[in-house]
Amino acid sequence: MSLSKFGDAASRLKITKTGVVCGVVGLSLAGCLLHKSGVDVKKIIYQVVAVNSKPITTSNKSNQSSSSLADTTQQTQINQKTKNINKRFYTQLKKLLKIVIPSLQSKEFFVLICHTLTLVLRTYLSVVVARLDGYIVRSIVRKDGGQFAMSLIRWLLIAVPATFVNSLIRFLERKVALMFRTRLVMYAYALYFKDQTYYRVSNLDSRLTNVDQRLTDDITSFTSSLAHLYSHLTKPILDVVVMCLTLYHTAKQVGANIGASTLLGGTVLYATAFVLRKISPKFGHLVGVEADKKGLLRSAHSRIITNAEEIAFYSGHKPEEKQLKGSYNELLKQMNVICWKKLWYVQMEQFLMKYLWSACGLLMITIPIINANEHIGVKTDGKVFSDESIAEKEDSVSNRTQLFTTSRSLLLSLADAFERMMSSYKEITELAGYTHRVAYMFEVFEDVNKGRYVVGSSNMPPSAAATSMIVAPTSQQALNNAANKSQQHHQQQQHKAINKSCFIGVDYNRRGLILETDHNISLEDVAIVTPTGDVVVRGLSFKVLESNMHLLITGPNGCGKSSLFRILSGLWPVYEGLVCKPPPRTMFYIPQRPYMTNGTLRDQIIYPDDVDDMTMKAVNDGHLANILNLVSLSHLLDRSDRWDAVCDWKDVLSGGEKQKIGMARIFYHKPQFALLDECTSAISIDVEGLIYQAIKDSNITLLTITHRPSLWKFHTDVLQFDGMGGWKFEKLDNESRLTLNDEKVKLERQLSGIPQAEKRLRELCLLLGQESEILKESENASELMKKNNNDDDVDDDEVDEDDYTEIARDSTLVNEDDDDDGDDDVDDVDDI
Ligand SMILES: Nc1ncnc2c1ncn2[C@@H]1O[C@H](COP(=O)(O)OP(=O)(O)OP(=O)(O)O)[C@@H](O)[C@H]1O
Repeated sequence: MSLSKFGDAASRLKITKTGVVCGVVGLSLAGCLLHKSGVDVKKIIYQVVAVNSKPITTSNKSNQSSSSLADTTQQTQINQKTKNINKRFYTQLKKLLKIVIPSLQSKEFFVLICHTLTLVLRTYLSVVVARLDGYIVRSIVRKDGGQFAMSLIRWLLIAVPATFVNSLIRFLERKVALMFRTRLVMYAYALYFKDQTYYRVSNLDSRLTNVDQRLTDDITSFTSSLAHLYSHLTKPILDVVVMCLTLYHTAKQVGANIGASTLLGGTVLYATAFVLRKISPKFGHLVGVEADKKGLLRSAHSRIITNAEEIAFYSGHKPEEKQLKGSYNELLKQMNVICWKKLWYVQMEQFLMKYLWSACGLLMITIPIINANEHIGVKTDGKVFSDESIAEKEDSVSNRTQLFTTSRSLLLSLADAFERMMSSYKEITELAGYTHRVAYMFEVFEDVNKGRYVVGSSNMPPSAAATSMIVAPTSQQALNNAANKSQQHHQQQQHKAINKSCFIGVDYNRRGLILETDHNISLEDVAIVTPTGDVVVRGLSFKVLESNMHLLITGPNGCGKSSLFRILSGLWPVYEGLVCKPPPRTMFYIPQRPYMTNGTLRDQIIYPDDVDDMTMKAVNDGHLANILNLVSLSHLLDRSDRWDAVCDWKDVLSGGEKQKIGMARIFYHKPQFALLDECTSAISIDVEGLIYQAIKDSNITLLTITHRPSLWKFHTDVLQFDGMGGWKFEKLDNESRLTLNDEKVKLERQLSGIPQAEKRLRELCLLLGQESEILKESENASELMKKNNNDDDVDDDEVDEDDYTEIARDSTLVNEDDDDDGDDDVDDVDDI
């Protein structure tokens, strides 16, 4: 249908410029009427946003049980923020719209314009069909077979473009949604993979849980909702304008008084809007919570898939099934709530919009017809003629019937348009829910990108989370030494200051310094601070030279060895001190848990490179075969498909084989520094030794975290953490260290039976009713130690209440670390 035809039709319908102005004025009046009657559109949107701007309840990974408390806190904060929340929705939507329609020249905008034109065309066709209705009925009443046949043919002819336009509207709506989605997804991925945001957002920041849900389902729901709402609002608005004008024109031509009809229509419209507003459930909030519960269910599923083997070994299907059912039931409960709320709401909506409006529509049509001049008619060209020009009075009945039918069709379309506009309220609330979820995700990504993290409850806003952080430094070295207590106290105060400023939104990266050097790694007074604010080690200083220096890093579990690597790799921020390191490409990190990517055997070795990178580096499959040989994995090439075999390598390879693949990556990438984090624990000691020697022969500097004494000989220096915040950096004298280790193991073996012997002695004393001098001595000694410790604590005037908490915590950690020491020692014995 061309635009000129549309213009013709408009002139036939007498839609003149004045008409359009009248229409706009009419609509404005209707808006005023709605406004005056209390249906404050702005307020509705504000309320919608208020409900939906609430950060969706997300249970913290480590804090799921406290979700109800968190909910309450969150709700309070939301209520407090409600006043300013209106702007937020607009800002968020504006920001997202700028992403999905980047410019007026973009293809998204072009498709949107096509979509709008199709909607205009559809409205025009509705008017044409309504008029045809009238002709058909008129010809039936007149018993005019010829006119009836002509009208029927025109009806069938109009059906072809009408159905195509209907289908095109749906097609374009989907197309718009898809294009918006693509834009948002690309934008989200770019942010997600910038500067390791994917790691930081889930490890250093606690605002977003189930990021996958937001990146997939929420973006899809937002874009579908936006595209749907656009067509659901544009078409009814067009319909209302055109139908109102047409009806107004017809009524005027027949000389009917339209005042009563307008008043009736306006009142019914107001009553409907008022009632629906009062009874409408908070759909935005409801869909937000539903999306969150879907996310939890999805993450429960993926956890089971990831850990299927471990769960199967433990026969852990019962608790897993219980958890899965729990997540599903939560989702079910939420969906049921929505279903029930919709049941009553939709019933009321249908009653008001279908039946009440139909009744009102009949009245509106009948009143002008009854009030009109006695004899009215419509010529075959569609023009209404007046009483004075009537030649054949017998036509009057058929004319009235035609007028009634046309008006009724138009009014039905008008009612339908109003119905859709009003039901869009529900869709706007839903859109607001998704807008918040998607925009909030981007906000967090951007924050994390700038190094701004929020830890603690995910339900708290940044500043609240910051001030509610529990500051618990774990440096315990000085606590064990009474002489250093005041110094310790001073240090703890410093830690508190560090931790507090770290989480009040300050870009803490700027407090520590990172410098890029050409060679060598050096740290000066660096603090290792966990994402939760615990200071694991302070004042760490050492230097690893590129040539002929290989550093062994050792210490009990949880002392900060891997964290040091996280800082060197740039995953954790440097909160204090100076870190000098060469560019990232010169350092290659192999983690404790081997990671296998999707793809071929070749892809596993060259990861994260792809085949193009490999070709550029002039590496071929022959080189890769040599590498496999170095790590004793040549047998993998004997299997079918050799290099191009694609399978799920994480399941196909054994634990040791996966670790060997990890080591093979070192030989492929040939970095300056290899950061190895206990990545050979499943490899036999002889092969492990060969691999380490080969790395050294390739002039790669080793930084190795290991508990195995068998690896000491490959290193020249040792960085030893004591698990209490202390550390020691010195030359590694392999011979004397091994001798000391042998002695330690021997003593451990000798002392391991003593606690049991003491226990048995006590039982014997009880049985015989005798005392033992040795037992007495050991009890006295332990009491004396206890007393000394208590005195030390009481004497220290400077220790305030906070410090008691810290001391208690620290002493717990001392005990734990002692245990850890024991465990490590046993590990060492096994390894030897
Ligand atoms: N993402 C995190 N959030 C909060 N605390 C963390 C995080 N990762 C590690 N920690 C804490 O930091 C401390 C040091 O952890 P790290 O992984 O460096 O230990 P490690 O010395 O490598 O131990 P292991 O020998 O067991 O691997 C531990 O107390 C640990 O609980």
